[in-house]
Amino acid sequence: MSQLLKLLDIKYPIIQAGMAGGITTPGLVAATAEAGGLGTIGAGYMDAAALRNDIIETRDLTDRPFAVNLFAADLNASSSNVQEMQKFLNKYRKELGLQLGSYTVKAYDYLEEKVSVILEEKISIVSTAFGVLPAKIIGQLKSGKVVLIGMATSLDEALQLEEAGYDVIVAQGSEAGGHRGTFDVKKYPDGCNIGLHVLVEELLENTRLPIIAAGGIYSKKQADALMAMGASGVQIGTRFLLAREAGTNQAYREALLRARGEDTKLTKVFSGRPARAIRNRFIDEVDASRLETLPFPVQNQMTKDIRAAGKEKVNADFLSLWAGQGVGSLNKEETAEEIVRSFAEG
Ligand SMILES: Cc1cc2nc3c(=O)[nH]c(=O)nc-3n(C[C@H](O)[C@H](O)[C@H](O)COP(=O)(O)O)c2cc1C
Repeated sequence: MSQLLKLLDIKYPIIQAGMAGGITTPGLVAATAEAGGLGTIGAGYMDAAALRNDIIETRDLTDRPFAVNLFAADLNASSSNVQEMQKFLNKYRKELGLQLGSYTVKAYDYLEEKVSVILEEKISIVSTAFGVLPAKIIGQLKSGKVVLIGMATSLDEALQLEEAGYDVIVAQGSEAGGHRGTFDVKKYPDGCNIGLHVLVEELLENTRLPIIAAGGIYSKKQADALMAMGASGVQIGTRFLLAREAGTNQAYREALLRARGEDTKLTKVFSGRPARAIRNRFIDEVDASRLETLPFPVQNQMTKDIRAAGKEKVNADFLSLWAGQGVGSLNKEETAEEIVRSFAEG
């Protein structure tokens, strides 16, 4: 554990997960860092200018180090077979008063530009999801003395990260909220779904790097148990969604407070990649239609206007309510400092 604290220059081994999509505001990242944890900017969907802006705003609020989270995946997938899904989604567009079929192909992949920003702004920690960064980029980040944290959902993925030169591994258990970090979703269409304790034990036995446990962790009791097993730290996503500083919208907050642990399920209906979310009308109806979802990020782009309308109309029926299995134990909004302190001090 102390090796991890030294490597990341933090007081407590509590990592606020990088959560793409407007959740990780500069206020959240800075408050987590100020409280002694590691705040993370979820930059997966950002372009370079947006990332630079968030880094500058976060630095205005804290002198402590913080991380930037990137997607190490091919984000340029396209699909020619969109008509059937488009027709199905149009019935929601009609209901929500949206323009029909407004889907356009857009690449999110600004990886090289974002890495330039990270190096220029002297960010000291980068975490990644969905794969291993290209060797050239790993070389650039290493030359800039950046600590690399990679997320794994299996031993094979952890070994790939270790071999590529990553410094720390996040073991993402099947309990985790949001997308499965699984690298090869063609081979594992529902993602690798190994329970957190089994995965942590397997990685501790077979890799040399510090392991951070992630997935369904809500209390100090759980964090302490994982650290007693040998984990060096914990990464928390869902509990930070109810942090007052987070960008979580109102309908999402209400759904998190209402949900029980058994209400989450793995779904591809929002983005085309398996992710754990609170069940809602959209998930149930797309599932019932038996339509094949399109590959990430095509499905993600196709549902974007519908999710945005859900947010605007404060209607959780149409939102991707990413959440981990322990969501049922959340019953209040807190500050990021209170969250970090509850893990550090009980
Ligand atoms: C809303 C949400 C968005 C997420 N986005 C990302 C992301 O952009 N990058 C990433 O590495 N992990 C992301 N995750 C997964 C987290 O890294 C972590 O594995 C997960 O939150 C841990 O489980 P918990 O939510 O039960 O605490 C996200 C999780 C949530 C809940």
